[in-house]
Amino acid sequence: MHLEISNLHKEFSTKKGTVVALQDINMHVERGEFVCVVGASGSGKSTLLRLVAGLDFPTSGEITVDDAIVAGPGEDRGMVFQRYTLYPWMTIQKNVEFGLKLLGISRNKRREEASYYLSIVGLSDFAKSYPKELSGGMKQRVAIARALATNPKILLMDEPFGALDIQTKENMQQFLLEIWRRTGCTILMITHDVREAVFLSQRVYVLSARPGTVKEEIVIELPSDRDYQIKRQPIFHQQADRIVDLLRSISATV
Ligand SMILES: Nc1ncnc2c1ncn2[C@@H]1O[C@H](COP(=O)(O)OP(=O)(O)OP(=O)(O)O)[C@@H](O)[C@H]1O
Repeated sequence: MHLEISNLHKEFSTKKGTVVALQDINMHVERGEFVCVVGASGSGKSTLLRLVAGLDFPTSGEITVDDAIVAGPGEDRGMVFQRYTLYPWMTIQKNVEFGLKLLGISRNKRREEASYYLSIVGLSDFAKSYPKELSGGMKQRVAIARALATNPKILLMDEPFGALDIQTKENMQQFLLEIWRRTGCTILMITHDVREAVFLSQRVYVLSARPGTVKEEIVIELPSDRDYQIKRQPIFHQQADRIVDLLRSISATV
């Protein structure tokens, strides 16, 4: 898997004129990597992810997944949004099976795959429950299972833990890191939470705002088998502070 974003430019026409949301963005994500994009509000993070997902189109520039140009949504990219997007009228099992059904996968295979991914996210006992019976963190675990079940080349996550309380959020970060290690999946995630980005990823792209451009690409120098204890280590704080300082210096110049 190789995701390449080249010279990406995105403008929106509004009543007040043209808004340049993204300008000259160049990024890449390699197979098995966990990459985060951080930036202040309005730096174009959601726009960027929507473009990679194929939910919107660039004004100019190109996005490719394994050399194929992104021209719309596709099964090669799985999405997890901040807002819970489960179908309330379907059981958890059926929610996870849904994407597989769209792909024309047989009923038995669907059941098998959905059960496997529900076990991976620790929710086998809730297969017959409905979304309203689950907590916010559990719903996001189902959303992750649903996205993984279709075996995408890359998982695109838009502030997936943004609506959760701090404790649940920390648990979910640890959980996601374990899933990433266990499944070897590739993840591109956007967040405005610098500590979250440092904890989870191997590389971080820092975006500046108005227009959104890549200010810096930072390699996170933490062991890949890190767990939440690392958040207490000076090395963790050094890396997070570096990004916070960078964001501060960017916001001081706009
Ligand atoms: N559909 C749209 N029409 C017009 N302007 C838009 C549209 N979508 C985004 N924008 C503008 O593009 C810029 C980037 O927005 P975007 O939502 O991608 O930023 P963000 O970094 O995700 O922000 P936040 O962290 O607040 O969600 C903003 O100035 C926003 O107003």
